[in-house]
Amino acid sequence: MDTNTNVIEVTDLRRVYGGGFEAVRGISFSVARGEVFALLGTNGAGKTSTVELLEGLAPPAGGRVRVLGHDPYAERAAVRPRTGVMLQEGGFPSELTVAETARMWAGCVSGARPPVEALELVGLARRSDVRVKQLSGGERRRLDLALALLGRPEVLFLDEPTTGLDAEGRRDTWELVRALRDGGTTVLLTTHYLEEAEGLADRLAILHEGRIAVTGTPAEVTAGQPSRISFELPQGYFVGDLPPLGELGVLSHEVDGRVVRLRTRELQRVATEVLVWASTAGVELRGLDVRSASLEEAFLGIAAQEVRA
Ligand SMILES: Nc1ncnc2c1ncn2[C@@H]1O[C@H](COP(=O)(O)OP(=O)(O)OP(=O)(O)O)[C@@H](O)[C@H]1O
Repeated sequence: MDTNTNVIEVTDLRRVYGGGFEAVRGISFSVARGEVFALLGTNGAGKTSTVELLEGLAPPAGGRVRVLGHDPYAERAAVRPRTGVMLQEGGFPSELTVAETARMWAGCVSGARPPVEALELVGLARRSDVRVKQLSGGERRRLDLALALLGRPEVLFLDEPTTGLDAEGRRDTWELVRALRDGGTTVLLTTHYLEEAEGLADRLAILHEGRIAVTGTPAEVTAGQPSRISFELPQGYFVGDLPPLGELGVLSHEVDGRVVRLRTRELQRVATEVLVWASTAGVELRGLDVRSASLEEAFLGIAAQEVRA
């Protein structure tokens, strides 16, 4: 039975590799039906290790995973037909054409959608007669995705779905994921592209060294972060000539040659004061750059902990 609204439930999950290395160190999260959930993290943070446990490719060393109410490893037969998996490396026979690969795969899936429909969804139909070995890296990722969609999955696991895709291919994939989500598919994806998570995910978690460092909606995760303003000081001016930064609500500042960088939670006020100052002084602030708090800021803050450690 899966009357649960949570399609994925992960509780205190652990993964330990041979040799004793603990890659996933007690993480918990849930994903509701029809949600897109993104796992972010630095290289080696444990994203793939986690997704493989959700896909039932290995048993956890501790904790619990449930997908559609079942243990994906012990009850693989109940879970696998209802999920679609796009691995980081698909590894198809390279002599087959795109269409042959999709047909072969469809033969292994009960209730599969017509192969040509899956290829159309990912924009590969016009490349049907091309051999897999002749596809570009981005086209292979699209083929991976087409195969994951063949079984009309209720849950889709996408491990770095847009790595190797050009900007257009990435946008097409985002559109497709949104359309699938709107049709009720639950999507769990890993990505290195922060704008992908920001634009696509309903909720996300940033993993760091096997643990969840922060989780929430993109807005919640960025809310705690400061905004940034940077500009070049005009010739003959020094940072001490600016209005008193502390009184303006500047959290910290750094000066790099002539470039000044400010961090603040009061973006509008600080930007206004700096511009009024420049206008009054009759100077131009070259390279002026004003940025709202972003996921990038949150991510860099978490990654920096590693450097400090
Ligand atoms: N088969 C394995 N045996 C031992 N250690 C492994 C194995 N697979 C992964 N690891 C280690 O586990 C940690 C997490 O790896 P994982 O691939 O899950 O990270 P990731 O977040 O997906 O990284 P990336 O962003 O680089 O894909 C890394 O330190 C990695 O070296």
